Amino acid sequence: MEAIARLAPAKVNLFLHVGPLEADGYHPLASLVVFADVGDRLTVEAADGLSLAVTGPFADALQAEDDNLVLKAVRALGAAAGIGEPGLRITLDKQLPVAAGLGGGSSDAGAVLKLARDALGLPFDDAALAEIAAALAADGPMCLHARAAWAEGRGDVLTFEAGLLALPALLVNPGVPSSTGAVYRAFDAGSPGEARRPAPPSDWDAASVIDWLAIQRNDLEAPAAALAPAIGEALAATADLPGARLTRMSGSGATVFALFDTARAAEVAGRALAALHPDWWVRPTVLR
Ligand SMILES: C[C@@](CO)(OP(=O)(O)O)[C@H](O)COP(=O)(O)OP(=O)(O)OC[C@H]1O[C@@H](n2ccc(N)nc2=O)[C@H](O)[C@@H]1O
Ligand SMILES: Nc1ncnc2c1ncn2[C@@H]1O[C@H](COP(=O)(O)OP(=O)(O)O)[C@@H](O)[C@H]1O
Repeated sequence: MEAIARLAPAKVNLFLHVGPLEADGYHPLASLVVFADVGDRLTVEAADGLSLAVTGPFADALQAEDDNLVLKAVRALGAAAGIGEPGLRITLDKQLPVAAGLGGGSSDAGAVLKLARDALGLPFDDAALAEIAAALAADGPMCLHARAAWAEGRGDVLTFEAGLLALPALLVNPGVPSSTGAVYRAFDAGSPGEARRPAPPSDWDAASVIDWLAIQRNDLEAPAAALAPAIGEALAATADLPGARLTRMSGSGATVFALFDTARAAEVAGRALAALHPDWWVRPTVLR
């Protein structure tokens, strides 16, 4: 069998409204999630045993191989299919920063579940794979589907959104990891509001979406920035870029994004920011 490959795209929360901690240890949330055209790259081919090789600029940021969500996902698929540990040689080209609010680990898991299904010829549709992904992380199902969606519940109750048009954007990570658990605990120390899904924008053209997003928020932005001041620096530097129409943190950080009117404006701004902050991860992209 030939090796097969997939992009594991970065996830961005255009807004993130978080409610108070519930008895199950999770927070209810309301979010509109979209996906970038940048991400990790997963490659899979049939082999005698199961193996994972990690390459790329952020390979060193990942700890023990056995903790990798890629292996956890493939083992869970093998168990669900009743075939034991699948024989697959997997390569993860880690292009996304780790613990960055981009859902990288869950997106890797989603991509490898689809690749392993196809390589092994297993009769699982995406909904069945999403159930496996849900057991790995709250954002597992959204990253498995990797399509624009309203997310509610713990982030696992999805309503796909077909109206959204492509949004030119810049992704900026200031090089500090942000622990999701620690950010939610810092959020708990404040006074939580409500995780309410807002009425959608009057129109899905970029200008209406940006105006509507300006009155939404990411409730994890302040607690995350209190833990990692570099997030505030990234927000300020990105908001200062010519053409940046809206700047916000994604997920539990530390990555922030800015929306632009055109892909060209995002690219020009990205070059300017990379020159000012050569140690930051800066990527122009299109969110959809
Ligand atoms: C903040 C978000 C927004 O999309 O994205 P990321 O920053 O991770 O990309 C998600 O809620 C992150 O979900 P995910 O990263 O899957 O979380 P998990 O691994 O399942 O949980 C890590 C920890 O985060 C907390 N957690 C997670 C989800 C949620 N709705 N409420 C929570 O309180 C719990 O303390 C949990 O133990
Ligand atoms: N393939 C993977 N890619 C990224 N992180 C992974 C992976 N496997 C396990 N992890 C662990 O998952 C945690 C969350 O990482 P990540 O998914 O990048 O961030 P976030 O949840 O902020 O979007 C990290 O602590 C990391 O060690």
